[in-house]
Amino acid sequence: MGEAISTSEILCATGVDLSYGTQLAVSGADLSVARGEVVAITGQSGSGKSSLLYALAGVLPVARGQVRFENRALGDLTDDEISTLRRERFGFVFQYGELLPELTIEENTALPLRLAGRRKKPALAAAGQVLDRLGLGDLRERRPSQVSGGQSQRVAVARALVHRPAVVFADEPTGSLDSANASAVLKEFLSLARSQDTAVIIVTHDQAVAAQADSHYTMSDGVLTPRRPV
Ligand SMILES: Nc1ncnc2c1ncn2[C@@H]1O[C@H](COP(=O)(O)OP(=O)(O)OP(=O)(O)O)[C@@H](O)[C@H]1O
Repeated sequence: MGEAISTSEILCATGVDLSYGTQLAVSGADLSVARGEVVAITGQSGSGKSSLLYALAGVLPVARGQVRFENRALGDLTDDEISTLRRERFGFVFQYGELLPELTIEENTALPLRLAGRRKKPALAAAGQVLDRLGLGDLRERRPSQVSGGQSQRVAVARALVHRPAVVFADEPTGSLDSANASAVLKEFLSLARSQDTAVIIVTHDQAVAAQADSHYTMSDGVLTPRRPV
């Protein structure tokens, strides 16, 4: 018998509209993401990519349509349930890492585990393991101001994945790096995510980033179109 191909859907958007006041930023977006799938969304500046990401992550409410995570509509969850979901099942990476300057690299990385209630020692131990995996073990005790831009982004990746989330939302995760560094960080990011079956939704301007994804969508004037569905 052939090996079954997993089609397990983890996140799904149907007919999603998102607006700021009267301005429609996302219009009728349909998207289905499988467990462990890497999805890239490209498109010009202002086309609505970040807005879609915020809608998918439950950060902004949708005006129409629905986002479902593990088959539960985000719109049916209470604020507390959404916060818990974002903290425990989702991870986030932004363009500039957004590390907390007063915490060490190890403490920054352990943050999602601490916020989920894990005690300090095991949380730091788990953070250390992920940092080691990304070749950052020696930087544990440093502060964000004492590491390079590429190292900072790797730490942001470590922090986004340390609690083994179901989905990581990444908004231009390598946008602040030169192309060699961007491609190295992206490779490490996706390899770690794939090894723990975490789905990744990456918003990017960079076609080289999109080329590494399992599926690719483009956004234009708020409209999402599949380029290379799975
Ligand atoms: N907080 C906001 N209030 C009002 N309008 C907004 C807000 N955020 C974004 N917009 C508008 O919504 C549209 C989509 O913006 P969005 O940031 O989602 O695009 P983007 O594709 O992510 O752009 P970029 O690649 O430049 O980050 C744009 O016209 C933008 O001006």
